[in-house]
Amino acid sequence: MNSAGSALSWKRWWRSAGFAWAGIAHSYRTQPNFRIETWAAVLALALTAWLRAPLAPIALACALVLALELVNTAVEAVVDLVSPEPHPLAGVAKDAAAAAVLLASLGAVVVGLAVLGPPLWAWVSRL
Ligand SMILES: Nc1ncnc2c1ncn2[C@@H]1O[C@H](COP(=O)(O)OP(=O)(O)OP(=O)(O)O)[C@@H](O)[C@H]1O
Repeated sequence: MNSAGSALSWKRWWRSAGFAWAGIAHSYRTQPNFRIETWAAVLALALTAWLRAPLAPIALACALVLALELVNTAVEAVVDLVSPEPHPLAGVAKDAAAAAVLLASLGAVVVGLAVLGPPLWAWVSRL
């Protein structure tokens, strides 16, 4: 690829990143659950660093929950747009998207307990 072409794809990448950031900022502003999950992730990552526990499973679990909450927000927005009146299929779409977040959150709690539980317990035992 020539330099003009690569400059253009960087510009496109930055533009897409800007749209993605707008999606994150909108969810953070409008979705209380997304705010709670964001701060829970910050806490889990800080605890992971402090305990020197493995970062990858915690980072992956946090990313999965936050990503699915963003998808849930997207599903809610599309459903409200195309089906402002109650419809059984609209309900199915919203319920399934919410269930995906719930399932990921339960998995993240299990991962958190399995990875952070033993070093946290060892630290508490030393007190
Ligand atoms: N257009 C609709 N048709 C049928 N059922 C709906 C519709 N909109 C919402 N529901 C039902 O109400 C539930 C709650 O919907 P709502 O849009 O309030 O989402 P929520 O989970 O409260 O999201 P949030 O609080 O993040 O906005 C849905 O899970 C679904 O069961």
